[in-house]
Amino acid sequence: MAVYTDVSETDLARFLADYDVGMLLSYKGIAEGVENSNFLVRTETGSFILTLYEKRVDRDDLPFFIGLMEHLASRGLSCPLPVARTDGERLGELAGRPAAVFTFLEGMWTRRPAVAHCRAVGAAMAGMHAAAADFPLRRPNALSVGAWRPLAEACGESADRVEPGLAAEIAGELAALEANWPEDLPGGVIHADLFPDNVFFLGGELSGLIDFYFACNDILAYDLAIALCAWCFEADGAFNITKGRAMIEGYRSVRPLTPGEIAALPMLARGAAMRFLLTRLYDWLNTPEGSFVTKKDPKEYLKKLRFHRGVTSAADYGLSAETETA
Ligand SMILES: Nc1ncnc2c1ncn2[C@@H]1O[C@H](COP(=O)(O)OP(=O)(O)O)[C@@H](O)[C@H]1O
Ligand SMILES: N[C@@H](CCOP(=O)(O)O)C(=O)O
Repeated sequence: MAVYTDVSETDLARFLADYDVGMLLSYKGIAEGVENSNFLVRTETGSFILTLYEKRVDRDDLPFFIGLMEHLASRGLSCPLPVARTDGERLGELAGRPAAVFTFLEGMWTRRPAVAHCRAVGAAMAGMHAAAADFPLRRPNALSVGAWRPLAEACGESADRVEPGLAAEIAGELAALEANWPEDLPGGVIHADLFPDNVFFLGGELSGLIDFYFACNDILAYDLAIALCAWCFEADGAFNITKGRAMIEGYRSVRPLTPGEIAALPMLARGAAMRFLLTRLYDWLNTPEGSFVTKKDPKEYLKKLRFHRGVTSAADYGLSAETETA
């Protein structure tokens, strides 16, 4: 679930009076999501998403996230568009939280990604990278390689409660990642959480991207590595090379990968698996039992990490030899 903060009808109607959206007709909390409280709001003029930003989102980052969505939408990328208040502001305050209203994006996320979905996501991601190229704000990635050791230390030996030997395995992996993390690869604004639940499809076509609340400046190919992790493994833990190939081809149909990016893909994918292993592990160990949030399984990413550790070249993700050198 993700409704951490209750909103009364009176407060919401008063909040919406600052927007040119007509009278409030109905609203309900949205169960999905992890970070913020989201509500589906219907007014006389249509449907909107109301987001209340919760504790884990730094208020200072909100202009970056909201500005980015506005920038991407202005470049033709399909994503929620922040609705301006009548005074021109995009951010307000509701129930003691920073709050914003977004256009409603039609479509649904796919629970069973197929090859065609992976290709479409690759292309949409590269389109996002291109569209964000002239976005003027910057936000360093707070969850990049430098953040992993403190997260691992915060989990400590308790990691072994999830799997015996995990703390030592993480320590070894961290040392390898810190020593080999690529530098000087093309950078830009990345989504950084382009999982299936953040991509909508409608009638088989990709209808838009949501949830830009991890977006940041980092290595562009790291975004692709994250998506390879999130989309291209099967339920039994096996990597589906056909999906990997489709995603990479989709990406390259919009933005070519440099030889350096291709060579670095296995290390970037190890890092991506480590990043989600650590955040899931931290949440697993620190979210109180009985809390409303559904904890995500860290072991899923441990298995993915082990797979990537065994990868020697991007050919294992589906890049054929001739395209690798092209
Ligand atoms: N603009 C939008 N249009 C339609 N549905 C949306 C929109 N934004 C969010 N949602 C719905 O709210 C859910 C949670 O949104 P998300 O941004 O992923 O939350 P969180 O930041 O808490 O993870 C999504 O899975 C989707 O169902
Ligand atoms: N995608 C992350 C968790 C972040 O959840 P979201 O609802 O904000 O996309 C994971 O799977 O660990």
